Amino acid sequence: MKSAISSTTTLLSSKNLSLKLHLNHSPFSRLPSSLFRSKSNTHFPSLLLRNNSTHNQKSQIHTPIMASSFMPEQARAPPALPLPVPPVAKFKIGLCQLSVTADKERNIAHARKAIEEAAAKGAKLVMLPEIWNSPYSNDSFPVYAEDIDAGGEASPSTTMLSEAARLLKITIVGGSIPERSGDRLYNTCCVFDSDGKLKAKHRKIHLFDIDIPGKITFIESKTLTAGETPTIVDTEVGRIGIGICYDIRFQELAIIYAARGAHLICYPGAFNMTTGPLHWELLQRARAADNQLYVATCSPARDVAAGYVAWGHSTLVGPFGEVLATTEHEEDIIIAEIDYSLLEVRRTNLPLTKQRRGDLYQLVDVQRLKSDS
Ligand SMILES: NC(=O)CC(=O)C(=O)O
Repeated sequence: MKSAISSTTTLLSSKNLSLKLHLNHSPFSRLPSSLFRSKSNTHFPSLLLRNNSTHNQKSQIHTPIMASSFMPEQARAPPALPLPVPPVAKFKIGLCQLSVTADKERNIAHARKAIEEAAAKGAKLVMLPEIWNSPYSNDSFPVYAEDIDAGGEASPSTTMLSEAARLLKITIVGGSIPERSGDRLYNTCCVFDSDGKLKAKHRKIHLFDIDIPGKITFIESKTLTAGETPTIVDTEVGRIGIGICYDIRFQELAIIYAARGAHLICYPGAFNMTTGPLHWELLQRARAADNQLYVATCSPARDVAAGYVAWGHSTLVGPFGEVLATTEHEEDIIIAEIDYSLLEVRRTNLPLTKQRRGDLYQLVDVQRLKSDS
């Protein structure tokens, strides 16, 4: 609003340290000043400016740091790990938005072709959609489920992924397939290294049980069991956190991945025609912007004749929350560049990690806390 008049007052300055306060003469300035007081009862005690000998006095651009009473490192318990140096600075990711049919053999052959095409276009990391070898339905999950741990003929879908990764020398985030383990079924994503080895297996942690009357009702827990652990994996293209579809709605999972040093979070997902238009892009951009990392999603292509109609719109989002590449709802292969140097740039531009209020809130990574103790 134009009525707010802004002025800058130098409260303290010396050669190496200065403190500037922007005063807003707006209706808010009439709020009781006690609201802005810290425990020590002095005004704005935390707006210390970094002692910066290269500071350009004219530019009036300062890098604020928080006083230790804000305890930013304690906002994550255990404290966040530093971002690891990624094994590659830049690479291409391929997102294969596949059509899925009731013919499992066709789905596997079709996925293989798409992976080969993405690799031929230079992708070093290829990702598939959620439930790409089977229709997305509770009736289909038990029929199409594979015993991933047994491998070989018991799991033709993951056998293909392993072979493709090895022959093409790429990393594959293998979307998800229904997995059978004993008498349980899971919605499971496998990650393969360029030597074809299974690096990680993520079982969807948050099951998609929703009921929006007249629009969509889906109860995954009728057939599936929820996974028990977050999954983060070091690959040849960086540290990747994995979530499957509904997992993207739980920001705590993304925060945990960021605190464990993820460069990228991959979410194979199949949003639908009710939630997709409103939430799909919003959630991806929120996870990326809040955590200052890359987010990639991969959906099945839309089939309006299917029992569950997928939204499509596979997307890559950068660490500023910007959509870098996306598509519509038809079959497509997105090839887009990931540049990890932007992680540092964005985290320097917006130093959120140093500005958290560990004195006011804390997110506990229960698994890490247990393993540390
Ligand atoms: N299919 C899902 O798991 C999630 C989804 O469609 C939604 O959250 O909406």
